[in-house]
Amino acid sequence: MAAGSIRYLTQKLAQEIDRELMQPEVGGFALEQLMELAGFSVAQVIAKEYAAERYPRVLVCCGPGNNGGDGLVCARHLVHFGYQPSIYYPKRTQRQVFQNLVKQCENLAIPVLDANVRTAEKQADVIVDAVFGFSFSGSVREPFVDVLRMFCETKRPIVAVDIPSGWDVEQGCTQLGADTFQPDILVSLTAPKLGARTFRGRAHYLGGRFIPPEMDKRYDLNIPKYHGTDQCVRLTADSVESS
Ligand SMILES: NC(=O)C1=CN([C@@H]2O[C@H](COP(=O)(O)OP(=O)(O)OC[C@H]3O[C@@H](n4cnc5c(N)ncnc54)[C@H](O)[C@@H]3O)[C@@H](O)[C@H]2O)[C@H](O)CC1
Ligand SMILES: [K+]
Repeated sequence: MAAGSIRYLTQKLAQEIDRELMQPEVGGFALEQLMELAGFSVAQVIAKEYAAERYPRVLVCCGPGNNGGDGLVCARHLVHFGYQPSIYYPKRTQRQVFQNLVKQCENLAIPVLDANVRTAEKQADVIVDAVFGFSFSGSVREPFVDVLRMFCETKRPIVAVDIPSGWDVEQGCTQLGADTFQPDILVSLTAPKLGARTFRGRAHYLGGRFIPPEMDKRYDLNIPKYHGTDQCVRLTADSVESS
């Protein structure tokens, strides 16, 4: 790793840092707080990259874990930023935290769909991939096969949350051609995962502005400076390790 460049995380290390952040004696965060900041940062990236006047309709595809929770938070903030999001959430998590996030979205009249992702895609200007994050492994199981196929076929720009869904978290985009996709934008959270080295889209951002300096130092993360009140920072050639 070059001096000053951000660290790319293995799957295990990403999960370890996540756990530590929520340990009362280390990070002291609640999951809701981390998801709020993660989802808020993704919404902020969308606002920077796709003007609401030109790209008002955002389809947020949510998976069954915390990556999906980031998507639900993102959709809520997008309403306040002047967008018209809709949510595709085919496998709802029964935990109260997630039920609360859905309720908050319904209170803002955001449609929460669990069928017809193809129809929803046709009515969208931008798509958010919040299906799988750093805990994904193996080959994709139902009901997510069709949504991932849609990601491969759509002409709409995709914003991937943390890691493009279906990519190996460490190997990244290992296939060529029609069975995989490259998002237009990637928003890595905390720090990029090793698989993000194969990202070839337009812009790579970092979000999730919650790492205390002590953890940054102890894990040698080299998190770049966030500017002002921004919740996201664009990773440039200077801050990204060359692959
Ligand atoms: N510290 C941080 O950076 C934070 C990141 N956040 C986000 O949380 C996700 C990781 O969340 P986690 O719940 O651990 O896992 P996933 O969302 O990746 O998904 C787990 C979910 O998916 C199912 N699953 C796994 N593999 C498959 C498969 N092959 N087919 C179908 N289903 C699969 C699994 O059973 C689970 O249900 C991270 O990436 C960030 O986006 C937090 O929001 C805040 C802290
Ligand atoms: K994702």
